[in-house]
Amino acid sequence: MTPPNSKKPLLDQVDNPADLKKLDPSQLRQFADELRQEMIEAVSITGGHLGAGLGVVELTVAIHYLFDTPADRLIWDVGHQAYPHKILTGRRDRIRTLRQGGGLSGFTKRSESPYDPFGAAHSSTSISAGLGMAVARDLAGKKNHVIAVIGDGAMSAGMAYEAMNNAGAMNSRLIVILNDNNMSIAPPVGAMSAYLARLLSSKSFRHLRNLGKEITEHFPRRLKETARRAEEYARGLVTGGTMFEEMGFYYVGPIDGHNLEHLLPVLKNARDDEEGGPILIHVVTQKGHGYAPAEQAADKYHGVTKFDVITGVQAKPVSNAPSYTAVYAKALIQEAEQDDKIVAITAAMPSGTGLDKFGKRFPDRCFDVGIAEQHGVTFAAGLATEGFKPFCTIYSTFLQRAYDQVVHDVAIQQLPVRFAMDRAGLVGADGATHAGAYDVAYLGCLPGFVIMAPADEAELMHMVATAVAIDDRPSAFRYPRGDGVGVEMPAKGQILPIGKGRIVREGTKVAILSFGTRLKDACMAAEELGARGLSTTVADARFAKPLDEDLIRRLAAEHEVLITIEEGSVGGFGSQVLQFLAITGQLDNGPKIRPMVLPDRFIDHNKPELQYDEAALNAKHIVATALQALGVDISHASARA
Ligand SMILES: Cc1ncc(C[n+]2csc(CCOP(=O)(O)OP(=O)(O)O)c2C)c(N)n1
Ligand SMILES: CC(=O)[C@@H](O)[C@H](O)COP(=O)(O)O
Ligand SMILES: [Mg+2]
Repeated sequence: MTPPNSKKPLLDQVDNPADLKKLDPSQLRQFADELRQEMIEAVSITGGHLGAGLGVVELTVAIHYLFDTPADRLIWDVGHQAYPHKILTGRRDRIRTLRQGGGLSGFTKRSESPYDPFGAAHSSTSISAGLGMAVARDLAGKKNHVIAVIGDGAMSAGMAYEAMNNAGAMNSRLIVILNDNNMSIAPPVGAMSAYLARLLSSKSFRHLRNLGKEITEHFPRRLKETARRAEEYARGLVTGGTMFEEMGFYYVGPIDGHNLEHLLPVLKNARDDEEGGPILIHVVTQKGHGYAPAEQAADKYHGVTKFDVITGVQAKPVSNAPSYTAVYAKALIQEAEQDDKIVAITAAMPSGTGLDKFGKRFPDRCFDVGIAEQHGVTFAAGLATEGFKPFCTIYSTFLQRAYDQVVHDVAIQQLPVRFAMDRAGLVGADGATHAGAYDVAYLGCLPGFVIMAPADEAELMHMVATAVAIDDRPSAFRYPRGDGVGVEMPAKGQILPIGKGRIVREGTKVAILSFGTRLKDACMAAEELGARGLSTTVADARFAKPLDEDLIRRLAAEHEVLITIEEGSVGGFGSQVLQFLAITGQLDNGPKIRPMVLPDRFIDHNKPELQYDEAALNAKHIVATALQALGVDISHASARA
C-alpha cells in the first residue's frame, strides 16, 4: 500500500479534463494510480462510498481523456462512484469535504459542477436521462456525445429496461457503459446478474475476448460484420444472442475495465462512430479495485466510516443503544419464530435494512428482489393475496419509486402488506436524495392505511408486533437511521391499540404532540418550558392514521397552545391533525395550533442533529415556537434546551 499523503506528481498537474488531455497515453497508468490513492486518502478522512469509485478509476480517466466533457454529457448512475470524477473535474481542493456540512455532495449534483449534467443517488436513471439528452441534442442539431455509466446492480431495475426499450428503437447516438463488477451493495441477485456471469464465464467469451484487439481496431461499423460474426459465435454458445443486441443496442465487450490499453481504443471507436443508434459497452471491473482491504471485504467497502489507510480498519462509532434497524430485524425474527406466514422483502438492501439477519434465520422466507422497489411492492401484494404476511422493508426514500404500486396494488385492494420504512426523516451524509421526508404525506392520503412511528426502540418492537396483527388492511411504520435512545427493551413487542396515542407528561398550558422520534426533544422542550413556569403536556401520537381523535380533542380543549412535531414534510401528521381539528370545528375558538414539520426546501448533507437544527425541529425550536405562540418576548430568552 502506498503510504498516506504520498506524492502525486501527475495528479498535481491536473485540475480538469483539459489538463488531463495534455498527458501522454503512456502516463495514464501512473495517473490512475495517483487518482486512486487520492480518493482513498480523502475517503479515509470523510467516510463515504469507496468500493464503487475504486472500481471505476481507469474508466473515469479514459472517459475524460477521450471525450470532451462537460460538452459531452457524462452521467454516472447512482453517482456514488463519482468521487474520482469529482477529483478530476475541478473539485480536488474540496474532496476532503465530501458529505460534510457545506462540503461536496456524495453524489453527482447539477448545482455543484457543470461536469455533473444530471443529479443522482437513486439508481437506474442514467439511461433515461441520457436518452433525453441525446434526443435534445439531435433536436438542437448539436453533435456532442452522451455517455451513461450504469452498474450491474442498477441494471436490475425496471427503469433501465424501460429506457433501453425506448433507446433501442431510436436512432439517437447514446453510449451506455455497463460497469459490471458483479456486485451491488450485497452480491447481486436475479436472472440478469446470472446472465452477465454466464456471458463472462463462457468459453466463447474467452474466445471473444481474445478477439478483443481485432474488434477494437476495427470497431465500430466498418467491420461490424466481423465483430458480429465473432459475437454470433459467442451467442451460439451463450444464450442465443446478447440481450442488449436484441434490444437494439450495438453491444461491445466484455472488456477489462482496469486495462487502459483495452479501454482507450474501444471508447475512442465508440466516440468516433458516425452511425446512429445506441451502443452498449460491457466493461468488467472489480469493486474496491487497487486497495487490498476493499478487494478482500465481503461488501467490497461499498460504504465506509473513516478508516486507517494502511490497515483499512474502519472507525467504529460509539453507541449506547442498538440501532433501529437492528431492533426491527430482531423483533421481526422474534415474531416470525411464532408465525410462519411472516415473510420479508428487501430491494437490494439486505444489510441496510437488517434483513440479512432475517434471511440467515429464515432463508426461504426472505426475498431480495434486487433494485426493484416497484416489483418488490407488487410481489408483496401477491404474497398477501395468498395469506402471507409480507414485511416490505424499504427505505422511505426508495419507496417513493413504488408509489403507484402502493396505491393500485396494495391500498385499493386493501391488502395487508406491512411497510417497514427505514431511514425515515433526515439521514445525514447522504443528504436530500436519501431523506425519508415524504412517506407520511404520501401514505397518509390513502384510505385505509394504518401509519405508525415509534418514539424509541421499545416502541418499534410494539409496532412490529402490531403490524403482524393488522391483517385486514395495509400498514406502515417508519423509523430513523441510527441508534435508539437507550430505553429498556421489552422481552417481546406488545400489540398496540390501533389509533391510540399515549400521554408521556401531563401539563396545562402547552401541549406537544409528537409523532416519531422527536419525542425526546419534545420532552426536553417541556422541561425548559416548565422551568419558565409554562406547564407542558407531552404526548406520543404513535399513529398518524387513524388519529387518536380523543387525545387530540383533549389536548386542543385543555391547552392554550398545541404543537405537533414530526420528522417529515407538510402533508404528514401535523396536516392530518389540522384537518381533523378544522372539520370538527375545533379551530373555531380553539387553541393556537403550531405544526412543526420539515421546511419547504431540501436539506443538504450534514450531521443529522445539524440538519434538524437547520430544519428548526430541535428542542430549542419547540420552546421558541411555544413562546412565540404565547406572545412571550423571546429576544432575551435563553433556551437551555
Ligand atoms: C432506487 C434505489 N434503490 C436502492 C439504492 C441503494 N443502492 C445504492 S448503490 C446500490 C448498488 C448498486 O450496484 P451497482 O449499480 O452494481 O453499482 P456498484 O456499487 O457495484 O458500482 C444500491 C442498492 C439506490 N441508490 N436507489
Ligand atoms: C448509494 C446508496 O444509495 C446507498 O449506499 C446508501 O448510501 C446507503 O445508505 P445507508 O448507509 O443509510 O444504508
Ligand atoms: Mg455493481
